[in-house]
Amino acid sequence: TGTTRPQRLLRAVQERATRGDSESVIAAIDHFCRHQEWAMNVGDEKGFILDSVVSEVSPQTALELGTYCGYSTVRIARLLPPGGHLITLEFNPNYAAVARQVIAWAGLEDMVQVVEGASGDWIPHLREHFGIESFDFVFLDHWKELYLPDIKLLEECGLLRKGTVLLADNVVCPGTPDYLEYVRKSQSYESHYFGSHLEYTRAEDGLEKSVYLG
Ligand SMILES: O=C(NCCNC(=O)c1cc(-c2ccc(F)cc2)cc(O)c1O)c1cc(O)ncn1
Ligand SMILES: [Mg+2]
Repeated sequence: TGTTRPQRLLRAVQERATRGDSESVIAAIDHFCRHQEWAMNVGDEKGFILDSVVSEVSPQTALELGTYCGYSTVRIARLLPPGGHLITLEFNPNYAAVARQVIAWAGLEDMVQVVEGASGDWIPHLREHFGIESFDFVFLDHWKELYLPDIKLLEECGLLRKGTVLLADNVVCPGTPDYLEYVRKSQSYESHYFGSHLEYTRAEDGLEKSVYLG
């Protein structure tokens, strides 16, 4: 019994961050992961790259695959333009429960919808369920072997449009070789690799930004 790591991360947020202050929530999680317990958030170094891509796209509609504790959810949502909305899919109900509370502590619950379930089950229903025409931005951070099948599903469901920006975490560590090969070889994508490091470590990792060309 006892607490789980996501629950201890949430407690660190509630003890260290100021309600409604998303920057303090991000800082509290980074502090917890650097000084207490490592956790698989995108982290501050790759998070800075995520911020720059989100700011550049300024998405009205954004999708995140893999919420975990909501760290990247908060990083994305705090940068959305007025009217912007983020849907985040999480398979693990315990992660989703913690993420909802982290997102609420940051005061961003009005811009974010946490959806529980398997990404492959939900993607075909996003249009009818949420009235989404297509996504301006997609952040991939869930199970690494699902990146490729899920973007193929997004294509098939017509949820990508000319110019949709995909940003994928962990393309080096743990690695997503089949996804990387696909987006780098496909005529339908223009891809660029941003080298960085695995969150809170010196191990190599990076983000792949891929623009869908239709
Ligand atoms: O594991 C589930 N999701 C996280 C996906 N994300 C990752 O696996 C991930 C892993 C790592 C990582 C890197 C090095 C290492 F030594 C250990 C882990 C880093 C990251 O930045 C990630 O994003 C999961 C479980 C479950 O029960 N249900 C639904 N999802
Ligand atoms: Mg990750």
